Amino acid sequence: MRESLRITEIFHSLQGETSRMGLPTVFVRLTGCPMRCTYCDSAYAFTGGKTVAIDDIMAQIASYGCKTVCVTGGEPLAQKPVHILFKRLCDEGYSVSTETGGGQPIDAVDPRVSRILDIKTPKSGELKNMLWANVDAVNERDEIKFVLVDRSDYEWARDLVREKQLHQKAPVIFSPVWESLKPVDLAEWVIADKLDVRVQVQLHKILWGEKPGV
Ligand SMILES: C[S@@+](CC[C@H](N)C(=O)[O-])C[C@H]1O[C@@H](n2cnc3c(N)ncnc32)[C@H](O)[C@@H]1O
Ligand SMILES: Nc1nc2[nH]cc(C(=O)O)c2c(=O)[nH]1
Ligand code: SF4
Ligand SMILES: [Mg+2]
Repeated sequence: MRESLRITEIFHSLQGETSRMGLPTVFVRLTGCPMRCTYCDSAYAFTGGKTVAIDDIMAQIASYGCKTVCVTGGEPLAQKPVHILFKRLCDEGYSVSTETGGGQPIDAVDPRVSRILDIKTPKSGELKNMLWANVDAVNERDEIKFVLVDRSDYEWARDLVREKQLHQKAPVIFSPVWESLKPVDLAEWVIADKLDVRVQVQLHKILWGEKPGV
């Protein structure tokens, strides 16, 4: 049987998040997610989508002539054949990252892939489904990301970074929930608290607004 994945969209844009921000990137958005974060900007990927053979996904990615790929969702690690896609992409010389919500084990991911691990906050509504073993599995190639709704989420994340010295394990990102937490407030809190984290605002939404396909 030909291996396939349920896919919501494949598109070519600029990476809008993480240390790869600004790099032309092909995005593969997998359908379905077991979580329901209060702020999710990709809820259109919860259902629907199309079943696409991994050979056809590879061909579509290749058509863009871009060697940087981000596998996201939905929750990419909720579909087992994603590991075949990771291997094929890495074997063919793509530079691959994946965005995960932290509720699925990350240790099965091909070690050549940069894993962007969200730690879900209290205000996300999904802290209960966080798999804490994932935090021990990260390395310097990965990034740990907190998406913050408000000041209380910020203080919770700040205290966790300090307590577990997360910035020693991997680069840490603090990102405001779009149109919820003001980026300038987050910036000033991080400076005042002398935190060793990167503040990032979603570049693609500044460029194109909030919509699918960018
Ligand atoms: C849509 S999720 C898909 C991958 C995976 N389910 C996850 O949560 O990491 C990709 C990234 O977008 C972030 N995100 C989702 N909605 C957002 C919003 N409204 N503002 C800022 N970041 C958001 C998530 O926290 C995650 O870091
Ligand atoms: N341009 C752009 N960059 C992104 N980085 C992570 C994204 C995601 O939805 O996971 C994303 C996205 O949806 N668009
Ligand atoms: S885990 Fe990711 S895709 Fe799922 S609801 Fe949360 S932000 Fe959205
Ligand atoms: Mg997005």
